[in-house]
Amino acid sequence: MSTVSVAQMKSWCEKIVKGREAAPDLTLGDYLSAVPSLDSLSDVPAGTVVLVRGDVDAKPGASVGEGDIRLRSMVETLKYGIAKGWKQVVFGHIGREPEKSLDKVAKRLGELLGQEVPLIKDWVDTDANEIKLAAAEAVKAAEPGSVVVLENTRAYDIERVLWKAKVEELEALAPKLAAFANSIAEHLTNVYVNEAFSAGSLDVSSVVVPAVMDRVALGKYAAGEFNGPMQKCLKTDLAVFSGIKIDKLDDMEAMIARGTIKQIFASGSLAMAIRKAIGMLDNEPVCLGAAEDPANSGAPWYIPPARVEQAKAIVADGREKGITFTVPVDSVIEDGSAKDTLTPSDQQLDIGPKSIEHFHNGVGDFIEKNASGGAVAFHNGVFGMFEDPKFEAGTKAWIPELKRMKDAGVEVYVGGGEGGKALDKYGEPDWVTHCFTAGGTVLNALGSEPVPYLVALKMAAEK
Ligand SMILES: Nc1ncnc2c1ncn2[C@@H]1O[C@H](COP(=O)(O)OP(=O)(O)OP(=O)(O)O)[C@@H](O)[C@H]1O
Ligand SMILES: O=C(O)[C@H](O)COP(=O)(O)O
Repeated sequence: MSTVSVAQMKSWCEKIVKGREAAPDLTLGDYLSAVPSLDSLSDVPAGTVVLVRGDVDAKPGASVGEGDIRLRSMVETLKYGIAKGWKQVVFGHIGREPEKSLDKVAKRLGELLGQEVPLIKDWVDTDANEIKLAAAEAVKAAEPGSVVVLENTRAYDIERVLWKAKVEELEALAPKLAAFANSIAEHLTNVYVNEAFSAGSLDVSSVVVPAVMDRVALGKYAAGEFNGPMQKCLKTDLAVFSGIKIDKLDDMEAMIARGTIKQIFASGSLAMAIRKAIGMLDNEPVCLGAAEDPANSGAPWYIPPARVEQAKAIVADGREKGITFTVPVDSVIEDGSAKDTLTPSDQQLDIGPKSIEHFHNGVGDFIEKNASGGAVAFHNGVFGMFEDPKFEAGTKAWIPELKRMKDAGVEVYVGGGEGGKALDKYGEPDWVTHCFTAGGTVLNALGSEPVPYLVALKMAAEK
């Protein structure tokens, strides 16, 4: 059995926390070729306990097929393990709140696998940060070919300690993390599979536990997504960035640097930075309203001056490369009215009718120039606060544009998360070529930072 020392754990976590700084030159392909496939575990004998970091952040509805797409994504891998006679222990998070339970997830997994999937509720001793022996005994007692689920990893503080950790804090965290990982290796197993495509946060179950595993592998679904549709998106011609998270500009920059993008559509709140930048470059000043008032610097929709500067550099560089930028030309504000020009107190919550038409024309232009050549379009995010009917019009009008592109011969890919929810709400699955089950992971894979769990799996494989 492997164990990890406190010093080794500290150094491991440093590499995880520093993310891309640690290996700025590596591409997604470098990670994928370093991470073993599930088939590499074919010699693992029946009866072995195998830990599966699962994509269990799901809301199963009344019947199979409802709200369980992420659970269905795990079935091939779990059936492989069942056929091998492994005792598979699925663990992972649901939502962000510690109180959430995986009880419905375990039940639905049971329905999908055609066998009972028990949930082990209480499995971490939070004083020692170790596996509870009763939980480990329950796993050991399970029959070969069984699947059990451990309760929500985020029920325990240890799962979340790296989320916001600074490198200076790792010295203090390393002993706890080493104790936790070593107790998993000692009492559960040292064989680990990651089949949690969407789990892109610095969760300990995704990025720390592999430090103490002797054998690791990427699950069949996750590997298929990275090696299939993601490869198409790496060569996208049109990238649509929308939503509220302004750090998506970093991903836009990285995607442009890859050299295939011809057109960028930016919408939603984050497009305000690009809109302002274009105004500055073209000497047509644009007011962003409340989004540029430093009094709102704590709001998720605040656009800091540094992001406008970044947007200016992106647009200037993009124009030199011949990339066209399509951005909103009007906004819907708090009272539901549309305005071409914001006043300093207005908050943008959706794009207006003129912008809807502008994006419609932009799609027409893209189709005319590209569709015959089998072009690729990638869409991320939403165009406004679409959960509120007052601010849904932009997103609702956009989703059919995805269908229009696909019908014209464009391959259309949608990053999951909110963009996927909007496709669900306003469209049909076959309106696009492929919709990912993850938002953040897809942007990481395509954008500026590596996927944290791929970093961890690569390090584990190379130990
Ligand atoms: N003006 C706005 N424009 C866009 N989204 C907004 C706006 N105001 C609030 N939001 C909210 O922000 C969320 C979308 O943000 P964003 O797309 O960045 O999230 P996300 O979870 O990262 O999605 P994805 O996973 O698709 O990237 C939605 O809940 C949306 O309602
Ligand atoms: O819903 C998701 O995108 C995944 O479960 C990741 O969730 P997180 O952003 O809370 O880590």
